[in-house]
Amino acid sequence: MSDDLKKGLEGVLVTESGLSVIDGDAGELVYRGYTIEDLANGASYEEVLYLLWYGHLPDGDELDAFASEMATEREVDEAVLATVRAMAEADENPMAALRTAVSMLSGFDPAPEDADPTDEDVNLARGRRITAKIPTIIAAFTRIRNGDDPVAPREDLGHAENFLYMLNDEVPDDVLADVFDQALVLHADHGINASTFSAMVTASTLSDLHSAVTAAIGTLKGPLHGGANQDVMEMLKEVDDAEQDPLDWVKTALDEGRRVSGFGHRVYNVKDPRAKILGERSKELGEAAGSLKWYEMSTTIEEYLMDEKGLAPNVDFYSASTYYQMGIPIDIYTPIFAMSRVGGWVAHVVEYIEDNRLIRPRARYTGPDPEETTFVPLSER
Ligand SMILES: CC(=O)SCCNC(=O)CCNC(=O)[C@H](O)C(C)(C)COP(=O)(O)OP(=O)(O)OC[C@H]1O[C@@H](n2cnc3c(N)ncnc32)[C@H](O)[C@@H]1OP(=O)(O)O
Ligand SMILES: O=C([O-])CC(=O)C(=O)O
Repeated sequence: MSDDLKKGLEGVLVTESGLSVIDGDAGELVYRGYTIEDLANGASYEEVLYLLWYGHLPDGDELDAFASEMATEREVDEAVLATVRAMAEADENPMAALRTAVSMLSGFDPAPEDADPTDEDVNLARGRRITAKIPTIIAAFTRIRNGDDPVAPREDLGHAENFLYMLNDEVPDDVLADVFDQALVLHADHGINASTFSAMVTASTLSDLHSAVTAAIGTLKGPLHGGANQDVMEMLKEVDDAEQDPLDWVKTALDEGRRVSGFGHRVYNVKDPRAKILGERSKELGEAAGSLKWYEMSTTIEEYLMDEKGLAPNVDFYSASTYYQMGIPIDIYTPIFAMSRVGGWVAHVVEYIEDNRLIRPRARYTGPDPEETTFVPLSER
């Protein structure tokens, strides 16, 4: 047994996976052999889900069958909707609300509660239902919070398009639907990131898929992981509201020992390829709206942090200004990340569980020596 300590499990191989691979020095990301650029430009989120879950890109018939099956599963049970309503009215944090609602979905899932947790068909069907319902939960929560009624899902719209429709009660134009679909493709999987690992740890105890996804949502919520996209936009807004030079904000943050959200990465040593693509979308949306304010503020910060600190942007940096310019409320950026990443969570659970081994690392003990520690009964303490 090695006594090497790898804090944060940095660089530790915990499994084999055929799902995605990252070249952190070259800034490359591949899902099942396909580059992220090819998938982002050529495949829909539904195609990418199919690729991750079934191992190959679907042909037309396979895609139609898969996408329409998923579209019929978008409605959520009235009881779940009532809980979403209660949480919206209590002004719950959107990620906490999503975590609670997804956990509750298990009570209404048609697969038997005692289904074999290693059964691939059961897990993929459950995963498909969870993935189909998450957008309905997020959109309903957001609308109820604003005093609006939820909008029922439509089966004739794609996954990305239907979400924007449910959010705004308006079918999005092709540009918005395409940008959003591309963002979902870009966020779908990313190796053994923290939330995926969390899902795997839960599944490795032979718990159920709803528990694994619920755990993963809780993990994605943190500001060092998915929560960073919201923080990025809050930073940009704070700078803009104060009519501040963005570099002053960044310098102060660094001087005070704070991290700049959207920068740095455990695996990438260069710019995240997803940030490159989302940066282009952010720029295009700015051009279409006649103002490059958010894009230029972002590139100014990017250049400074690269020159001064060698820090490059990650996916969360440019998704922020992209979503903002699409009119999406800032505090649902992380739920939107979950709405996409659920595909990766399900894929990794299904892959890992096929040859399951309980995940259970250990710690180097630094507590008191039992030789020097004498138990004293409560009455004598
Ligand atoms: C989808 C995603 O999850 S992408 C990541 C989203 N998270 C963020 O954007 C939050 C900001 N970034 C960070 O906190 C980190 O870069 C992480 C958590 C993503 C990666 O962390 P780690 O791999 O543990 O890197 P680590 O913390 O060792 O950082 C290495 C050095 O870079 C510095 N650094 C890393 N990121 C940043 C940052 N965003 N701002 C300022 N300094 C940073 C660290 O202070 C550290 O410097 P030091 O060696 O002088 O102490
Ligand atoms: O891989 C990571 O550690 C974080 C990340 O970029 C992601 O999950 O998309």
